[in-house]
Amino acid sequence: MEGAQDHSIRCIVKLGGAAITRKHELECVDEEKLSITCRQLRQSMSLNCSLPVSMDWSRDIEAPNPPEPLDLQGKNVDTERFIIVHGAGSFGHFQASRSNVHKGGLETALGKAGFVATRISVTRLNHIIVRALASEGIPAVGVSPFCAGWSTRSRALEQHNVSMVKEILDSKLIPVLHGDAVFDSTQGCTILSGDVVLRKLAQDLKPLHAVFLTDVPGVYDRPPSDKDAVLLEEIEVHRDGSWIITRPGSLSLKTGVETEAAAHDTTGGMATKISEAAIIAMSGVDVFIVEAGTPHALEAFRSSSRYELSNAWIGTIVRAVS
Ligand SMILES: Nc1ncnc2c1ncn2[C@@H]1O[C@H](COP(=O)(O)OP(=O)(O)OP(=O)(O)O)[C@@H](O)[C@H]1O
Ligand SMILES: C=C(C)CCOP(=O)(O)O
Repeated sequence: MEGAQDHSIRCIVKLGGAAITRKHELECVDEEKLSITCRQLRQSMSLNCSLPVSMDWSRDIEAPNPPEPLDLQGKNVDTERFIIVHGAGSFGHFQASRSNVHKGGLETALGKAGFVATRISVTRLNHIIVRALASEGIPAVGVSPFCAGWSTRSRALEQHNVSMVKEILDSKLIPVLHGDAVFDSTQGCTILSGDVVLRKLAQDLKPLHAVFLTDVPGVYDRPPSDKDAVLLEEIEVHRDGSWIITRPGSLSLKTGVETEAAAHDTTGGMATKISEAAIIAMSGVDVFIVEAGTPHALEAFRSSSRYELSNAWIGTIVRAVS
């Protein structure tokens, strides 16, 4: 039943496009960040301590002979229930912004081509991420929101398919969704951010916590390129959706932050992340925004509530008023 309290889901993680790709270089994966992140996810969700069993039996350009399926007798490949969502980074945003897919235009040749090119690019990244997770022994399966029937109305989420994600989890597999180009009932098409997909899943499935991985240590009071930017340690969200900074004390009670996004970012960058994180927190789920590939990311995966984080943890906590 959708909307039910289901604490058997440990965590929903967003692999930010800025974290796992080089966002300013067309279709370029940050291999090192992706590999560390997949290893940290395996360490956090694995229910057994033995070495990982690769589930990627595909042929590779570097290793042309596909690996032999291993003898899996007696091996445990079960994991805790995690959901993974990823952003597009340098896969998808370039194509979408060149043709304004986020603003519609599916009836024009450029709009149609942009929609197709965006989906080719972002589903390519999904394939790369699913393979990287599978080679760590995580039973990952790709789920494209467009194909699963997710759509918007005036760019706000209208249709979703949370039940399909539940079914995948019930089969002890790990769903890997992503931001996508989708149909929009008023403007034809748009870009649905992975941040919004994560928010909807968190609202309906109520994981113990949610983690946004990105390429900076957390949310700052202004773009981190400004040398005076201060990292926000904790944001408190009120019942009406308004929020205030509670830590550090020097910024306490301040209610806004300055953000900026790359010119080709079609989904609003850090500003979207903060507002979606606030909605998740309002539904009672703690949100941690943290830098990918760091020990703080691993700690965030493993800590089901903010009380489990150590004093040395670096990142931003977004939580409901207590
Ligand atoms: N106030 C701010 N605090 C933190 N980061 C900020 C702020 N303003 C701008 N940024 C920028 O936001 C970027 C991260 O947001 P972005 O939406 O690109 O992340 P992502 O979710 O990892 O990527 P994607 O949307 O492709 O999935 C950082 O690179 C940072 O420079
Ligand atoms: C550009 C596309 C296809 C998806 C954007 O998702 P996001 O990077 O999570 O905002």
